Amino acid sequence: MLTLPLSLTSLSLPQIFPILQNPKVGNFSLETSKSNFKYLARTERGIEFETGNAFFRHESATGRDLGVLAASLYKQSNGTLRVLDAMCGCGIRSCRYLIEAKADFVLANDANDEQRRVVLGNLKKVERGFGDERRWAVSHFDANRILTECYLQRDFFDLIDIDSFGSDSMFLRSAMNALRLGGLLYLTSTDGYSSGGHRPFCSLAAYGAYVRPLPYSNEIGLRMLIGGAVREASILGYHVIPLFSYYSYHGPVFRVLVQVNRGKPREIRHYGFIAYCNNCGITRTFSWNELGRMNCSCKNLEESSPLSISGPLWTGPLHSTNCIKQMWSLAEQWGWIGNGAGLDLEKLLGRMLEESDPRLPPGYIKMDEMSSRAKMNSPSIGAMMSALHKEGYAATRSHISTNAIKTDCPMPMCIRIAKELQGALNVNHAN
Ligand SMILES: C[S@@+](CC[C@H](N)C(=O)[O-])C[C@H]1O[C@@H](n2cnc3c(N)ncnc32)[C@H](O)[C@@H]1O
Repeated sequence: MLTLPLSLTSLSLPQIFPILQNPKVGNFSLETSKSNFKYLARTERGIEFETGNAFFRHESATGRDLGVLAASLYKQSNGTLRVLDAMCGCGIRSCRYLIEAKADFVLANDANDEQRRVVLGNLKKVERGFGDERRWAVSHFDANRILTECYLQRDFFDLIDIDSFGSDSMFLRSAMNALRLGGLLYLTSTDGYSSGGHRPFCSLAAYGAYVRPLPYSNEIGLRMLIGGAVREASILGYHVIPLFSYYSYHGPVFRVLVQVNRGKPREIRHYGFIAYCNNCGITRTFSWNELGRMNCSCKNLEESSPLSISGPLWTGPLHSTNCIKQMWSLAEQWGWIGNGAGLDLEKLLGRMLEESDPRLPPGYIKMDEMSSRAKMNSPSIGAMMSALHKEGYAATRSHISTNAIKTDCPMPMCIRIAKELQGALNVNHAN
């Protein structure tokens, strides 16, 4: 067997790549708390995890639960779960994969070895809780290096977690190579600049997408991330299916979980261009072959080139309905939601479920954009959604923007409906 050049770790190869058949883990949930910027996680059994100098946003805790739920579902349906936490920080997520998702093995890696004591300390507590020493290993390599070494050793993982600062596109290829086919790639980016559209050459360099400013730029950030994975997978002869996508204002953080499968995508209908007409506010998607004919049919064009075109990026559903439903029922089973518990998570999963409606096109309509175009006060979101439903349109709230509606109703129609609502309101007041 080849030996890794372990310059930064004292672990030998068998310690790094153990395979455990029957790990014994308890069944308990993790609750988190934060005090004085020191983040502690405490299990029901009283195991407390240290965060060292890592900074955890309490507000992002809900989003962090998503990966654990999906990992556990993978384990339940595949019977195995080997995780490579490529940028583990203080290792708390590795611990959660072991404890909550019942991973068979987690390799916790981080290029920075200054946190080694904290990572080891945290993982040792998991070990102490379950009396099993060989379910994890810690290493300190550059993520691309450890991923490439794993691939060269044919040591594949079921879930690879890339939780980088900024863009994670440079790790996509090595991660896909080290992933078991059908495995899960959990990608996190904090690159809010590229999705904002003000640096199109950054998004081009990172994700191969030329992104322009759009009213729903945070959703574009998720679509850019998935699109980058689609492109990279395609190069390697694979295709990806997005299972969930999550944006959090705190960071900002863009997270997507994709499943990577063998075979090039059979169709490219969900990889293309998004065009937003600044004149009428209509969003359309275009495929490669329609690119030359892109235009907006809106009347009274005031600007010479009103279309903002971004892409190529993912234009399909942001979540798999089936996956979100399963995550929901698992969260319920674990007592994370339901009976007044985990309201934030429940609300998030509920919104994601609604957003997974395949009728919904990319983007969302912000209520303030609509009211400023209509030159009127905005109706309430609830009233607007009921009116859209009555007219047969799909309409849901967006988990990304609180004051926005995702709908297949074009902006001019939304304005007409909002004006009718306003008219009805005025008549009622007059009476
Ligand atoms: C956002 S933090 C990870 C947080 C962690 N996943 C958690 O949930 O606690 C990003 C981490 O990536 C590490 N890192 C940055 N560049 C890296 C690289 N090229 N290879 C491996 N680790 C890297 C940093 O040291 C940092 O700990």
